[in-house]
Formats: sequence, structure tokens, C-alpha cells
Amino acid sequence: MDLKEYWSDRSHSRDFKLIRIGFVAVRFRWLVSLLIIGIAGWIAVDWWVLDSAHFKLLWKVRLMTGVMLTPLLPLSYLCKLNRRWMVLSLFALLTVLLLFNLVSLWSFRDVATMPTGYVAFPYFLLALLAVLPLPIRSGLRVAITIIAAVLATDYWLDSHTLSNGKLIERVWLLLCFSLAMLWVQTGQLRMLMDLYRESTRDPLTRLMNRRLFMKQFAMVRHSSSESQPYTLILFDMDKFKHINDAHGHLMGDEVLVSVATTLVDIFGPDAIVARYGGEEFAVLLPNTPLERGVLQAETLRLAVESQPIDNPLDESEVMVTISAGAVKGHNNSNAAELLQWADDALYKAKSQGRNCVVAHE
Ligand SMILES: Nc1nc2c(ncn2[C@@H]2O[C@H](COP(=O)(O)OP(=O)(O)OP(=O)(O)O)[C@@H](O)[C@H]2O)c(=O)[nH]1
Repeated sequence: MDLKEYWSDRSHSRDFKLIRIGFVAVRFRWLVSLLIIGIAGWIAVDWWVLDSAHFKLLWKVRLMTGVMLTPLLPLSYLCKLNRRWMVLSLFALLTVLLLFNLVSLWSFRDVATMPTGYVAFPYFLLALLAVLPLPIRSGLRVAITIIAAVLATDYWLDSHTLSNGKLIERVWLLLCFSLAMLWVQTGQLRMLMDLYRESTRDPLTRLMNRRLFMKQFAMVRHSSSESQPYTLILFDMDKFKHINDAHGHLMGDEVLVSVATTLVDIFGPDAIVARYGGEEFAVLLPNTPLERGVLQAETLRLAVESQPIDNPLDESEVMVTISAGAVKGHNNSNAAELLQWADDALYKAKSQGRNCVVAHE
């Protein structure tokens, strides 16, 4: 478990960031809808429990809060696109709700006689915000904002001091609810990360699968240009059926894992390396001219060729080779066409006797 992933979203991939923000946006929209209905619907309770002068003030405050929350519903659609919109929307939500809390408590004048349902609003808010899969750092910011605003409200309304037992009890309860909120939020983030990994990683080699590769391919195409081309390479193990037949499937799997590790080592962190099919790998080299891409593919080919792979079942070693087809792409290139051309080049490499790299002309 990598704690950095839970602390902030900095180490999350761009794709996962977008997926998480999409999740947060949908839950945020539901949350805002519930709050609008709940805060406005509470007018009925106010009518039942408050005297008429108090009721006349509070129903307007509730309605105003509902009106102020409404623009957050369309804003939640923008949240899906960008983290900044998400932060802005959360900040706006907290501002409106904490202002509502302030005015609603102030309307009671006498702190001692406030009904529990009204004092409990910040705890209720912390519990509701637990539905958002936020990293711990963001969750902490939310909790600190709520705690600070609640204590400032208390201080202003009742001139509490730190020695006051009521204040200590309030802080203690807020901390407990904040911890519960952080716990649930982190659990949700973990669940989302696990599901994301399961659906985007190849279980054998742990490389990204074809699905994620195609998404990344689209992003690389989008950010490239005529002057900043990228290279796409398809690799295919040579006579892999023979390896399986001669040494068994377990050894075949071992070979795939070993080649995947070599691929990641040789192409480095900037390359997009995926298990494209059974014994086929795809590598995307952003901002790399074809000549450089072919040289790197050649380095990989030589590394695979010279590296004996241990058989997990006995003391024997197996030697394997790999063929590759490379193609140059830029933003105007068609993904299906490029893959077809890379496949054609790979086919050529196979027909030229295997264990070689061919570039598409
Ligand atoms: N062990 C193992 N074998 C796999 C896996 N996925 C695909 N294969 C095998 O890979 C083999 C691919 O065989 P072919 O498509 O005939 O290709 P090849 O034998 O490599 O021949 P050339 O590509 O022409 O060099 C098949 O026997 C598949 O069963 C896997 O995950 N593990």
C-alpha cells in the first residue's frame, strides 16, 4: 500500500484523476440536491417547533440557502472536467452551508435553549461529506474549515473560552466526526483505486491493458503535433506457441512477465507500455521521432535475445526472441490506421525471419 496515493492525488495517473473527479462530481450533485431538499423541507419542522416570529425569519434563511445552493448543480457538471472546478464547488458549498449554520444558530439568540437538531448541523454535514472519495489531505482541509467555522460561530454567539467544558465537548465531537469522515472517504478512495487497477491492469504482467492503452493513445495523439511526433511500436513474441508446447504454460507466463519487466526497464517511465494481446505488447513513445523509437526497439530486441529466463519448475533456462513493427504518428493520424500500419510492419518482421524490428515506410 502506497500511503502517498491516499494522502494526495499528486501521484495518481491523469486517467484515474479524471475518473475520481467524475465520481466526486456525481456524488456532489446528489449531495447538493439532498441538502436543498433537506434544508428547505426542514421549514415544516420549524413551523412545528418555533414561535411565529422566529419561524418567519428562519424560513426565509432556508429558502435563500436553497437558492444559493442551486447554481452548484450545473457547476457539478463542470467539476467532471477539471480539479479546479471541483475545489471551487466544494469551497462554495462549505461557504453557503457554514453561513447558513451561523445565521440559523444566531436566530436562536439564547445558545442554551437551542434544540439539538439545529446544533447538530455541522456533524450532519461532516457525515454527509464522507460520501466523497477524497484523499486525506483534501478531507483534512474540509474538516479543518468546518471545525474552524463552527468554533468561530460558537465564540461569536456565546463568547466561549477554551476552558469552557461545552467548547471542549464540541471540539471533541467535531474531531470524532472528522475522523469518521476521513476514514470513510479513504475507504472509498481505496475501493475506487482497487476497481480502477482491476479494470485497467493485466493481472499477469501488471502492465496496463489494451483498454487503458487506447485511452492513453488518444491523449498522446491529442497532445502531439507535426513537429512533435510520437512512435508506436507493436512487439510480438516469436514462436511462443512452441515455448508453451515445449516448456509448459507456466514457463510461457514466466517469459511474458520477464519480457514485460525488460520493456519497462528499457523504455523508461515516460513510455506507455501495455500488454496489447496474448503475447503481444504495445509501446507508445510520446515526443519521439521514429528513428529514435526504432533504436529503442532494437535495444529491447537485443536485451530479450541475450537474456536467459529461468524455468520456475526446474533448473533449465529458456532463450526467447521478439519481433517489432514501428510507425510514426502525430495528432492528425488515425489510431486504427496507425495500429494497422504497425501490425503490417510487425508482419513484415515475422516474414523476414523474426527477431528483428521493421519500421513502416
Ligand atoms: N503461457 C501463456 N501463453 C499465452 C498467453 N496468451 C497467449 N498465449 C499463447 O501464445 C501463443 C501464440 O501463438 P501464435 O499466435 O501461433 O504465435 P507464435 O507461436 O508466437 O508464432 P509467431 O507469432 O508467428 O512467431 C498461443 O499458443 C497462445 O496460447 C498467456 O497469457 N500465457
